[in-house]
Amino acid sequence: MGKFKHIEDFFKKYKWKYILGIFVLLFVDGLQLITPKILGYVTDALSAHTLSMKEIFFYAFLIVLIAVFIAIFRYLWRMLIIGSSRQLEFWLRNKLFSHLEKLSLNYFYHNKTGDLMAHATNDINAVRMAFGMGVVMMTDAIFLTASTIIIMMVSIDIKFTLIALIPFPFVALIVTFFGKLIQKRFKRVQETFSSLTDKAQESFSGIRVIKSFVQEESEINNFAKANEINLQANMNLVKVWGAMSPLVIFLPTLSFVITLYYGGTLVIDKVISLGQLVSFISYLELLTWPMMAIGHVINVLQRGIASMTRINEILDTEPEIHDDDNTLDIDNFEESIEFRNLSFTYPGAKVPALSDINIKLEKGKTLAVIGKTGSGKSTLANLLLRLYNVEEGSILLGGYDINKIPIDLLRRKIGYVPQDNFLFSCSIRDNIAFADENMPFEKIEEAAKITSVHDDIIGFPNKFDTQLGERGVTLSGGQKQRVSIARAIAKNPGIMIFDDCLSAVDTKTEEKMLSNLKEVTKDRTSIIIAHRISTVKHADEIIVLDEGRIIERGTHDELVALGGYYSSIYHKQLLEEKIAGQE
Ligand SMILES: Nc1ncnc2c1ncn2[C@@H]1O[C@H](COP(=O)(O)OP(=O)(O)OP(=O)(O)O)[C@@H](O)[C@H]1O
Repeated sequence: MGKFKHIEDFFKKYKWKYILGIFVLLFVDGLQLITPKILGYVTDALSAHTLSMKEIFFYAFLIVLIAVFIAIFRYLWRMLIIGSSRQLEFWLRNKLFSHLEKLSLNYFYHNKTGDLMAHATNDINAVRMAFGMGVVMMTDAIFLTASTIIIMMVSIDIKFTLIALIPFPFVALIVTFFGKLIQKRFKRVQETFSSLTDKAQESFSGIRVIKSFVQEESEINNFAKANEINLQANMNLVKVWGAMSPLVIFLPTLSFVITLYYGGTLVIDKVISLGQLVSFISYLELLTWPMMAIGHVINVLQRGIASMTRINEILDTEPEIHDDDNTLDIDNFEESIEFRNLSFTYPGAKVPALSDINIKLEKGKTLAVIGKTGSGKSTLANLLLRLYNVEEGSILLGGYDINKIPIDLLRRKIGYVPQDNFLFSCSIRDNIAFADENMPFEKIEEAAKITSVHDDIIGFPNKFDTQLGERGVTLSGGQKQRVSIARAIAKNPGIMIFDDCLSAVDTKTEEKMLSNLKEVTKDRTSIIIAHRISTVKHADEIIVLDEGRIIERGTHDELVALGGYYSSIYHKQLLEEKIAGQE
């Protein structure tokens, strides 16, 4: 039962619903077995002319009554069994999502979003099917098949039953075989459809590039190709469905032919009565569904187990970064930062992203990091946020080893402005108040004023309630950066990390923001990662990174005087500014 360990808790809660559901289902199966008996009795009584009109009405009423009971109890088992399987789907989806949310960043670099979405849809659906219709089909396949055949043998004729049922096992075999094939082709349809939607989505998000490169025609052709592949996959599916359905209907017809021929002779020879023949035909009809169920149930259960195994793999993955026995029992630390002999190589990478980094940053001071792209600047931020574990050397915060600081405490104390300025598809207000949904509006407004985005927001018709994202307003790169900075500031953190977050604003806005930010960073320990000298020149210490190593360090004046890398980009940027000023 190891495969179901993650859903044990669910079954503890829902087992009585399942047990009751199966009882109701068995009751319905039992009721279904009565009607053929009545039909047989009525036929015999009619041929013997022993039935009064009143009795005919009574039996007709009885058949209707049984049908009504079957309908009511069918509704009941559907609610109990299929309803529980829907609850399982809901429960498992929540469990999977909350587990994924807790996994480390590295997990998401190594697993494609599309695959994770497939687990959340296809695999969960397959598990639901196994514990919904799978349970129903298994119960019917066993009970309805066995009880119907036994009744046919006992109350009609053993040999007749055995002969008439010869085509039936083939129904089960065909459904098993075609079911597997259908599953395979259905999967292919899903895959081709998902690449079709991916293609469309990419074309729409990349519409600027497509238009500027005049590539509409080629995009249309590519889409048509993907659409053609999807059509082929659908046609292949239609073919197997098309072959299976007539076969499944044809085989029971053979049984009816045998029944008519062999049963007819038995009636003529008076071995069985006409009524028994009528009952027999009704029982045969009843058997078609459980025979198909035998075929389906194997596939449904196999798929359910395979999907459960894939879901288990995710649920068994432990977050790489978590609090453990070494975690200190502290609820605060002083905002000083020290990188001590720190080296770091990303999992799976060959060259280190950082080597031998030594920096001491006192509380309230500002460190600026500058360097070529890929020199390791963002890696410093990733390690400070403990998105990766520090393994070589150490990072000390307030004197505590970062690996021993409770992760929640650490991240709560850091205001981080990421390089990509990711914003959520909700209102600007909710984006800025992301750290605390009960944040007072004054704080949200103040953060927007500090980052000079307040006037832009007020200019939108819905102001702070302006919706961002696909169906909302699209902010400019600079506006996005400023909202993202406001989000970090509104959190009121002790440490601030700005990862290249002023690159998309013009120098004038930058100047204004820097003077505002000076207020914000005055009492906070800050790390500013940037490419522009104008962003970093007021920092208490500036380091220049190259291939993960500190190659220059000092204040702006010291570094300009040094005449190295920093000084060369300073002069280059000065020249650029001059040229821009003359234009
Ligand atoms: N998740 C990762 N897995 C493996 N290697 C990575 C990962 N992230 C970054 N790297 C590599 O680590 C090195 C440092 O990257 P980092 O993002 O710190 O550079 P950066 O200085 O911030 O660059 P930029 O200015 O372009 O943002 C680069 O060689 C990069 O390719």
